[in-house]
Amino acid sequence: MSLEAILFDRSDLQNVSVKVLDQLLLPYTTAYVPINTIDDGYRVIKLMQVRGAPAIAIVGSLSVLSEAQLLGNENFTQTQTFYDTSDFDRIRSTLKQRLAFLLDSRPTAVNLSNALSEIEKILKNSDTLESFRRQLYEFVCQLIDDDLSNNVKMGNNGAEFLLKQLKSESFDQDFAVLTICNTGSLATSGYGTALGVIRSLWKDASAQLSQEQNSDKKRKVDRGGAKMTHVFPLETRPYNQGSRLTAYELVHDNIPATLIPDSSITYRIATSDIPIKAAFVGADRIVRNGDTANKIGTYQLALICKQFGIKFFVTAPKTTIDSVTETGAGIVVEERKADEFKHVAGTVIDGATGEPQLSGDGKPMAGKVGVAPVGVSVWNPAFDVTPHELIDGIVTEVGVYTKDAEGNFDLTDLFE
Ligand SMILES: CSC[C@H]1O[C@H](OP(=O)(O)O)[C@H](O)[C@@H]1O
Repeated sequence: MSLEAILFDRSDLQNVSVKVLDQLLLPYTTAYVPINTIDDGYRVIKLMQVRGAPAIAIVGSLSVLSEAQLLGNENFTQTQTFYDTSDFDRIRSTLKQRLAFLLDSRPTAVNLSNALSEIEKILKNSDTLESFRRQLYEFVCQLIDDDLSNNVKMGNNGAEFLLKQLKSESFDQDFAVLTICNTGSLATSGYGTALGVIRSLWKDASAQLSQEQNSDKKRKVDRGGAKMTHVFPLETRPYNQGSRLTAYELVHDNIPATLIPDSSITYRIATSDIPIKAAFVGADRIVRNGDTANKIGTYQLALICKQFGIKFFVTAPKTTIDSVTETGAGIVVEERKADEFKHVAGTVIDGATGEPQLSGDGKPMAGKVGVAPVGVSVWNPAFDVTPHELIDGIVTEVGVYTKDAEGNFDLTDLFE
């Protein structure tokens, strides 16, 4: 099992290497895909072999670095026809076009757009290919390192905020949380956003559990506070990020979880033996008023949480903030191909053993099954937009933002 979505060998600035985990093959097959050009970056992002707003930005940026490295390679420059390598101005002009091409791979997640805007500034301020490559290398290393450190800060901020709120309500029992899609290590440079909060909550619960177990049985155990002891991840049709990716991460981390169908949320909350006290979701784009684009199904999860009085938190780093767009009405929501909905992609399972069927090379066999008539039309938006009115808090690496008495978020200090 590998939770490393991106393998970036940065040991030699002049010879970096990039590979991404092919998430279409998870959870049964671990296979990495090399990234040598912007075309490679575009392809793996478009096909969703790599996905998740922060990971998309990182892989997109790494694909630019890899292509710039190729431009410094005589064998490549002599055989390719795309670039006029006679001078850096001509390279710069073509690279600008290539950045615009890459941006189009997944238009809703703002992280890629924010990262490519920074790369365009570096390109503009570089006089030579070598200086561009060095500055780009430093930018991408910082992007990756900041993402990881910010995810841990965000996770701890979200966990601390919820536990403090529950304590203020004198709630000190075990509880469960809901989450949708995949917002963990497979969507970022590690630890995750919403799943990072879940990791931090579980770390707190584990510490309390071991304290209770190791305490002197005779002494009255000072019962700790509330503990998150269960997670309900939604399967997240039609791409199944929840069942294929989030469940995979939770099993990997030994965090107690029960995977549930998207359509069962209301009934799960209504019948759960363990109180469900919060939902933590990720984001692909948070606009100025707090309206948030996230995986399709998030909006209805927020509505259901409101109905049951369950706290609903969006969790995202500053790199997911769109400081230009005023409201959710301005967000372009990507629609995916109909076949991604009418076919279910996965690993072929032997009905008798429940194990993956192996192909000739001994690897689990990938396959697709059709679940809708060829002739039916479908609507397959990749995201929806949750109004800020349904969001109780926005968890970031800076802190947790809540609404004022008028019900408005003030996210000004998140606008770069
Ligand atoms: C921290 S990932 C943010 C966001 O990205 C996912 O979308 P996709 O799997 O289509 O790239 C999902 O909306 C996550 O919440």
